[in-house]
Amino acid sequence: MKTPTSATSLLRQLVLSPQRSILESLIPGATNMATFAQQLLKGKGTTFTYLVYLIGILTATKPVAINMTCWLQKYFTSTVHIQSSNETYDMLASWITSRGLENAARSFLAKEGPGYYNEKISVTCLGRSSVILKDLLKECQEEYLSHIENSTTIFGHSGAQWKKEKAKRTRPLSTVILRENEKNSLIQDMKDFLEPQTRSWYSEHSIPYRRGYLLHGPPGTGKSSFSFSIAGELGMNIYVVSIPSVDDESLKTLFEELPDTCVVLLEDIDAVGSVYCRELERPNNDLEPGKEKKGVTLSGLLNVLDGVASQEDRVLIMTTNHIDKLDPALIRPGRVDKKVKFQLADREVTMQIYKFIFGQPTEQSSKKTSHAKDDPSIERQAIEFARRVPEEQLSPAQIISYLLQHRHMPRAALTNVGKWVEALRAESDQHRNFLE
Ligand SMILES: Nc1ncnc2c1ncn2[C@@H]1O[C@H](COP(=O)(O)OP(=O)(O)OP(=O)(O)O)[C@@H](O)[C@H]1O
Repeated sequence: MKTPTSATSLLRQLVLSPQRSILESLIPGATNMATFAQQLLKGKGTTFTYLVYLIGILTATKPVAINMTCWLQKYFTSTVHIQSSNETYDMLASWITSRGLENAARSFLAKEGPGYYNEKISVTCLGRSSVILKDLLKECQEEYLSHIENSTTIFGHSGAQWKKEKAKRTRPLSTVILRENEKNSLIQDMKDFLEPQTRSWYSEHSIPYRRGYLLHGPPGTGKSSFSFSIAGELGMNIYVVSIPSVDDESLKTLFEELPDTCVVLLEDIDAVGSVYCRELERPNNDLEPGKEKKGVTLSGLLNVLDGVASQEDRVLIMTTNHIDKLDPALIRPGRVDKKVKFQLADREVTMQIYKFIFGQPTEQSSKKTSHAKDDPSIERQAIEFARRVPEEQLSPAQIISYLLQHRHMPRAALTNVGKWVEALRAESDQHRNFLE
């Protein structure tokens, strides 16, 4: 191999010069790299040694490349880091997923803290100016807000930590089928409470501005569905706690972390005190060694409802299937201001459900979704169907589930209704016999 004299002499100077330590401190591995290059250019060695030299050069240049990247990043790019706790995170994540870019990201998830994931997104762009990043975040925000305009964000929890479950398209209240006057009076009560004048009135009279609702009734009558829907209608996020899944401590923490304005849904409040009471019934009132007392106690729940964490501006909805099991202290006025019974389907509700399933919705998101009001045949079938379903014995959930099996065949739904009712009766007789 012919040796380019000027290049080798330059490399020799680099390797031997007294400034090599300065060079090395600037670019780690630079002298090694120069030695390898010098040998290579002199043409000393076999293919194997060239290969070794090459690997050596690559290894030696790795720190240089890393240093260069850091240096370029520091002086020629701008970066924004967004933690998942920041509202902008959702906006950016939604922008990224809507463009299918999530798999293109080099790193996305960082695990921090014990036991839970705290995600972070970092976006880097070329150039020292942050204008591009600001424009990007603005675009994400606009896009996100337009998406969630008609949606309700539902928060569940994992232990004592709120977790955003999903942003669901707001379910129109018209699709939760209840006795009309009871439904309207409940909606009106909630809306009146949230009027600015009501708030001022409470403040002038120094009365804590909060209102509690108890929705009670058999399973599958629409208590939860109504709560989600009304939250959407009121433009508020909903925070859901299933009482059997928490204890005093986690309930307290969850309440402390609620935002100022929201709907709080406490489901199955008849479970309050159940574990506690069972523990009290144990002989000598002792607990198994190492076993902690779990569950929400009555005093734990009352403290949360009345305490500092029960800030104002909040609509509290509690649900139960067993109002008779509730302690009167829990549902006294001030804690529960309005009780509404969700009932099994009467004839009118059954008819509405039939029309809801088989009619054509004319307005998707409006308050007045009308279901085939003008279709006389569906109207007639609905009357006939409701006549064949026993009144106040079945829940809306049961009726909807049956009709959904026939959703493409309204006639079949009508023809088979008798058999279905008989089967349900037989099932419930069997269940009763089993219990006796
Ligand atoms: N009144 C109703 N109008 C429309 N859909 C209903 C109604 N009641 C129940 N459903 C449907 O039945 C299912 C169960 O309803 P939901 O969970 O709201 O009942 P629930 O009364 O809260 O029951 P639970 O007491 O068991 O929690 C949902 O899919 C819901 O859409």
